[in-house]
Amino acid sequence: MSPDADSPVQQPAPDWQAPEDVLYEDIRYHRAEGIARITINRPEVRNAFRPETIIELLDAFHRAHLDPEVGVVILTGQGELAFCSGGDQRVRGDGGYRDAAGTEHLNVLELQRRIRSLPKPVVAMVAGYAIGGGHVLHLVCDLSIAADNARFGQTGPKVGSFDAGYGAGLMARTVGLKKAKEIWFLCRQYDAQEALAMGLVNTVVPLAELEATTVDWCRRMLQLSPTALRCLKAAFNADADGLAGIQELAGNATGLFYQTEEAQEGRNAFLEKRPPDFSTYRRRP
Ligand SMILES: CC(C)(COP(=O)(O)OP(=O)(O)OC[C@H]1O[C@@H](n2cnc3c(N)ncnc32)[C@H](O)[C@@H]1OP(=O)(O)O)[C@@H](O)C(=O)NCCC(=O)NCCSC(=O)c1cc(O)c2ccccc2c1O
Repeated sequence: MSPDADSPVQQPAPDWQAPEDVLYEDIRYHRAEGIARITINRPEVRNAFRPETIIELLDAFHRAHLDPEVGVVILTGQGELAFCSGGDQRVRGDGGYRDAAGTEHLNVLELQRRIRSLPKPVVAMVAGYAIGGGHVLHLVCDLSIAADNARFGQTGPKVGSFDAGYGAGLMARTVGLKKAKEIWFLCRQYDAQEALAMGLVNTVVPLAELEATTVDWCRRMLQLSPTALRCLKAAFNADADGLAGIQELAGNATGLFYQTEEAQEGRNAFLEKRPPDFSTYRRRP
């Protein structure tokens, strides 16, 4: 496919398939053409998440991470009314969100880290509300594509909550410190055009074109070097993620080094019980 040949709506829609061995209750998992599409499927509560939703999302992202056929991941919400409305307040206990066994979690924080450390681009496809913890979820995705009906905002201080991790720090890096403070201190909602103007989303499209545009962006990324995208993602995250970010970037360097004869000489020498011979490998300027 030539990237600029056709507008996205003219391209055929992907033939989404749900793998038969994947059984989730709160989410849906589909694959097509190297794209994994993960959908929060709780439209009756505007796709609010409970601990079990997050456990399924963690599993789905891990699945997409390990699948060599998958190069890009889409995160979205079921229906046109919401991407995600954050933590399900009905199961909020006194120390976190209660699962069926009564254990209280803030496990969305683990999901945020998983999305950032996934070595493939993750695209948030946002229709309707991205609010509270759901707003932070789109924020931690690499790209956000918004439908023209999308609405964004934080509600924490209104409902007795706050996300002082990525929710505050990454927000400030994304939209600037003053705007980030406004978002949290006023708990306003912003429409898609306002979100675009402050750099919170990459583009805004008519709702009817949301999926076609998102798939088009994914197809374009799938044509590019996966290693380059992987290293760039780690590089963009490295400073904000401290040593964990440097670890991610450094892991990519180690992975690439392992693919060289020089590294393999070290392994082979050990297995062959002889001293390694690195003399043929140049010290490059
Ligand atoms: C999202 C809305 C703006 C949508 O408004 P709208 O008018 O379209 O729809 P309704 O309000 O009538 O909602 C329909 C239906 O859904 C229920 N619902 C919506 N959101 C939630 C929710 N988050 N939890 C439970 N239920 C929800 C709603 O009650 C209606 O049900 P009915 O039975 O009455 O029909 C609006 O709904 C809204 O503002 N929702 C709440 C948004 C919110 O405050 N979210 C929580 C923020 S806190 C958070 O998400 C959070 C989670 C974490 O895990 C954290 C972890 C660590 C740190 C911080 C965290 C954190 O802040």
